[in-house]
Amino acid sequence: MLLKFRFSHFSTAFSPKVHTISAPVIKITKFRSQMGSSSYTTSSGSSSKLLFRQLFEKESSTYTYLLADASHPDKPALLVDPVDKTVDRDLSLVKELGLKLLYAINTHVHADHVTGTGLIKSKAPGVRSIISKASNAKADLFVEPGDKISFGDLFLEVRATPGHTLGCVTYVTGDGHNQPQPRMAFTGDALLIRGCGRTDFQGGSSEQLYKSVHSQIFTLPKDTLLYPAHDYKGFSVSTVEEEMLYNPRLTKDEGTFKNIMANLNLSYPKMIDVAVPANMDTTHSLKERITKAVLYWYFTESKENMPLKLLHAHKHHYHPLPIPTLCTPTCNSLPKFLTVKQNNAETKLRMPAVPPRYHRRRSFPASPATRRHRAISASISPLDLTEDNIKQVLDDARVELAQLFDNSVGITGKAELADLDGPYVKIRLGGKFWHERSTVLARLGNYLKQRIPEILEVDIEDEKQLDDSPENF
Ligand SMILES: N[C@@H](CCC(=O)N[C@@H](CSS)C(=O)NCC(=O)O)C(=O)O
Repeated sequence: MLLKFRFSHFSTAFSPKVHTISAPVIKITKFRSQMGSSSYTTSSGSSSKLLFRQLFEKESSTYTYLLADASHPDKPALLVDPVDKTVDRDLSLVKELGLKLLYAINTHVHADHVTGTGLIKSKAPGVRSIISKASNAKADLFVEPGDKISFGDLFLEVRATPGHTLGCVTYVTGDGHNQPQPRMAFTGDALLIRGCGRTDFQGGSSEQLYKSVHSQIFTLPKDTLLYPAHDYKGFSVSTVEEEMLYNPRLTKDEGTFKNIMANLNLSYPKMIDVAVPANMDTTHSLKERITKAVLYWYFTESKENMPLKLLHAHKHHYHPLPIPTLCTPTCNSLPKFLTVKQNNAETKLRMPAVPPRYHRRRSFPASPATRRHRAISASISPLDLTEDNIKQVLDDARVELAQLFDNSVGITGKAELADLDGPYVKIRLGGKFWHERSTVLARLGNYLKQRIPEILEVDIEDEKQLDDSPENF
């Protein structure tokens, strides 16, 4: 096979590769086409240069792919199917290569490992997670068939390849003179080398998978390089031509294929009970979600609002298995460990350090008004962390925390959302308050965190706004 780009090999067991072609790129813009599908694109240069790495996570035999436009001054990059356990390795590589990571992309809701996209977002703010709209998972950006995800002058085209799961997609490098030749397809679990993804859970369908592979992958040019999300046999890359000739499942007629798939007799992935609910949210790490859930439980002190319930809120609607149960901590202080039970096996998760101020607040007995307010809040379902929900909760606060805003005595105080950065919220205070502004901020902070458990910190936009002097009224 003739490749137009340079290959260089690392001395690792799974030989990551570098492909290089040439081209400069300019600025990233996002637009929606008239068809209603979204495109994340850049303006075009004259020639492009792809930097490519194939990386491996050995416990789940998962491949992660790093792609970047090496010609652009910013070297914009994306990661396909990162794993939480290898996020530090991947981010170090991004740093060492001087890349600007834009997107962390999933081909689907994985069942055998926890995606690294949430963890990447917490370690590299500004990176946006992407998954297909059909997956029903939570992400920063959603893609649909035909969408393009651009990084510099290069792009990936989105093809729907359901069958392993309902929302599976294959990302294919662009078709054009500035794009890598041969093309490259990141097939997720739809097509594995000399195999394919199983179809026995998560909305899987062997009929659908057969159609997906034949119509969306086998119709690509024969020399298209195929990069799957897993390999269990030591393969790293294949081509459309090879799989059309030698794939032991997909070269058969549809009836035989369905029969093969119905008789695979594979055991369920060990991590499925943790991975599927966790991967339904590609924007937060599992640790972040459990921490916030426990903090929420701890501060509302309500048996009805245990972490277990919050994990349930993210349950995949067609996931047929029981999701993990959390052993509720019974001690009076925050637990150092949480035990997650799955299939009778217990996993101990170390809780991240909790900021000391949480402990401090906890030691003050709540006033009757606060207790009443907590009871009201606890009976309301927790909200997702979005700008609109924060604005809604700030509006609700005017009613529920009425004494802070009582305008019958000429109190004109206003609290607005100033900024939202991941789990960190900044509030703008203006006008005259009945209480000290530091008290207003603390009370609003508590209220926001109770209603939106994913919020980690609420702070003031500008320290000057905490000054109670008349100039601020
Ligand atoms: N033993 C592994 C899971 C292996 C497995 O089921 N792999 C999936 C992709 S990850 S959900 C699959 O589709 N395999 C197809 C095949 O033919 O092997 C574990 O316990 O995690």
